Amino acid sequence: MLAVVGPGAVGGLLAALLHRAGEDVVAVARPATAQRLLADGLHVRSELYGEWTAHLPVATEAPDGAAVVLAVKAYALPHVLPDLVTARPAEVLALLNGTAHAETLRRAGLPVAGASIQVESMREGGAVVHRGGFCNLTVPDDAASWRTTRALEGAGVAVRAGGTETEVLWRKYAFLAPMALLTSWTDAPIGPALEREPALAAGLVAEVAAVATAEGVPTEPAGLDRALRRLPETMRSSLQHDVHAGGPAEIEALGGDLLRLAERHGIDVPVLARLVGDVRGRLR
Ligand SMILES: NC(=O)C1=CN([C@@H]2O[C@H](COP(=O)(O)OP(=O)(O)OC[C@H]3O[C@@H](n4cnc5c(N)ncnc54)[C@H](OP(=O)(O)O)[C@@H]3O)[C@@H](O)[C@H]2O)C=CC1
Ligand SMILES: CC(C)(CO)C(=O)C(=O)O
Repeated sequence: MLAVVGPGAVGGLLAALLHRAGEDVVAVARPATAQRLLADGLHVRSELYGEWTAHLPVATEAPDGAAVVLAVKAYALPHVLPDLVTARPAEVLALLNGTAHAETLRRAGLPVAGASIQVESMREGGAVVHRGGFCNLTVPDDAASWRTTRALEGAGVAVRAGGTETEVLWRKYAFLAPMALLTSWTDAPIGPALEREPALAAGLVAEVAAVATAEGVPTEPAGLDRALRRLPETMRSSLQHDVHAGGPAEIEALGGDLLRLAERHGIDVPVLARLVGDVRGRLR
């Protein structure tokens, strides 16, 4: 059986797609969300997949031996970890942004693959709203034939294998961290943020590229800069959304962890330290 732990913006979309594709899937949610999903179903509005309500099985604990798609926010990981360990899952395909979670899950004895998902999904008024017309999943090569991977592909997600887990996670992280930190710090979409703070943006991509490279994924600042400038100008990040709302937010996964890695590698990161410090301050 498949289980989607954390049926929020990303997990909810994937759980509904898996259910619509005829998979034996359960949404594993906290009690209030579980009750709501049982009563109303999981309503999805997607530019890519259409609009429907999935009346899928719901539980508050992962079933024993399930193949798990994990889609909680990074700050929720300590809360769901004990239950996940108890469930002895066959596999855990982790879709969280960041890099540190994969090691945390592995240290807990879980058979994990850290994957990255490119999607723009939000929970709005009880529904999952998926914008942008894309839903791309990159998994490590050794998870390409996993049950979860194949089921998601069969359900309509664009899946590709992208090398080692470190490469898969860092390729997204090196680009997402500057994007998320700049938009959150300026509280502006990426276009205006880059225009307003060119020096900060340049410093930030240089620092993040240096940390990514030290972690074994050679990364050029110019490549990160180009990737940021190719984004739609109006694009915002989920970190920005959560910081704007006063938290909780994934600032440790998207900034704090980078600071810790920079320190470990002896890399000077004044811009990163300033942005992370300011954003942490707003969340206190
Ligand atoms: N949204 C997006 O477009 C993208 C998000 N991501 C990443 O995917 C991951 C999931 O993000 P997203 O789907 O947006 O997050 P959401 O907040 O929308 O969903 C998280 C889900 O985890 C559940 N959860 C379980 N336990 C806890 C707990 N103890 N505390 C808080 N939540 C808990 C939430 O429960 P409840 O329903 O009770 O709140 C919710 O169902 C993040 O790492 C994010 O960075 C990656 C790409 C794009
Ligand atoms: C930038 C985006 C929407 C890309 O998938 C994302 O992952 C996030 O904001 O957390």
